[in-house]
Amino acid sequence: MSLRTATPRVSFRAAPSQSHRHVPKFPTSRYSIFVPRAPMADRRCCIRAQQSESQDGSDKLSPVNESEGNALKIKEWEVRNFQDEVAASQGIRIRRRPPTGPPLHYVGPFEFRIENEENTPRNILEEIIWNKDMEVAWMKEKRPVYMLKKALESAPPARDFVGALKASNLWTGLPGLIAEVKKASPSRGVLRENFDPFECHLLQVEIAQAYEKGGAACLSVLTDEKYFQCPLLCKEFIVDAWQIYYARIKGADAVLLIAAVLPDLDIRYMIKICKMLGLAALIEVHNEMEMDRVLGIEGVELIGINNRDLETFEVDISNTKKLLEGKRGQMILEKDIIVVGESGLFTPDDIAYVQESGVRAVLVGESIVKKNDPAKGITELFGKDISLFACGMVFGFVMGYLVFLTGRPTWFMRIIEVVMHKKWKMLRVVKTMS
Ligand SMILES: O=C(O)c1ccccc1NCC(=O)[C@H](O)[C@H](O)COP(=O)(O)O
Repeated sequence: MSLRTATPRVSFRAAPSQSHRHVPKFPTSRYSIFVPRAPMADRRCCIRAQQSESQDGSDKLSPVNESEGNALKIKEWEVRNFQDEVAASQGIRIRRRPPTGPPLHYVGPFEFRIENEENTPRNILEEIIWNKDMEVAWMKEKRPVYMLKKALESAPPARDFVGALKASNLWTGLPGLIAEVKKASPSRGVLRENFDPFECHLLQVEIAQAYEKGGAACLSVLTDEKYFQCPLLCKEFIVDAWQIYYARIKGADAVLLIAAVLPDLDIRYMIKICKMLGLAALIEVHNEMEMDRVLGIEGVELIGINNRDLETFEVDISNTKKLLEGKRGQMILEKDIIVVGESGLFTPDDIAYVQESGVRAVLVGESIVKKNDPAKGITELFGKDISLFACGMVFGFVMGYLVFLTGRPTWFMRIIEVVMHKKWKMLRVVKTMS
């Protein structure tokens, strides 16, 4: 593999001890991100396990002697450099791992671009991704993908995430709501007090039930092991396909893929895995370049426009409008992609603004999770009651009034039958497509 050195060249400096080079030197997260610190022995093992994963998905750990081990580390390091270059060429600024020096005993005839880059994350998203990389390596080793594939057999079928958003949009005439359950966020700190780790599940269930009652079409949960009625988005920082299998066996119906983190090839590959597992993939973009990349990928059904810049935390809801104007908006219509407006939505005016820009769903956290009564929070956010109960009441009232006016109840029964039949058929088509 050829190494193109785009950044300043420095000559190779013998790297210090192994343990220094593999443990990223960045502060432990300040933002309650779970960071299991895998012991070094585990990390070394992990390299072998990944390299020797066989076609049938079972990991066979073969004995690796010292020189084979070094050769593997060199290959891994070269591949990582190459991946970084591909990502950079797609405008991705987030580095998936801290830059490391070449492995010990490296004797290649190259010059290197390393060692002059600081090994500290440049922003919060990068910090989260570096943590995630270690966390996943550690979890993957504890529970390799072949175990997850086995567990899939007993997982309940995935619910139709996209269908639920479409149905809610159709039913209420407003963007379908993905209501987010979260205790805190890096930019806003603690949002919900009393989210005690021991009581956490209970409170999450309570909030989720209130969201459902308030008319949410889907739920978004950071990392949860509980099952709810609404289709569930696993809001995670996905850096490895392993996490998609894991999300499915934990009951997720959709996963988030962030274009600022994942190069096109990863997104393509992960969408395929999602389809195979019956999951919806919400692909998140923040700027024009990311939107253009994602629009060039086959099979994208759901695009989330994040109004929050995850590197700076700046929130600007006009970002949604900007990315849906002109050719991009046209293409989205032609491809029948559902756009989700994400972050910074607090009032009925905000909802109307993003809806007029072209979104058919919204993802909302802070403004509803902070409320004592989250169901009421949803009504305040939309400026009206969007719960199924309220919509059903309006529908029933209109039908009753028409029956009263015409005196022909059977006509209306027939209309309801046809409508229900059509809707059921539409949901089935959506399900088959996904
Ligand atoms: O919200 C953050 O501070 C954050 C920081 C780093 C990565 C992701 C982050 N948030 C994820 C989200 O996109 C929001 O949770 C989601 O869109 C809901 O936003 P909001 O309604 O503003 O709570």
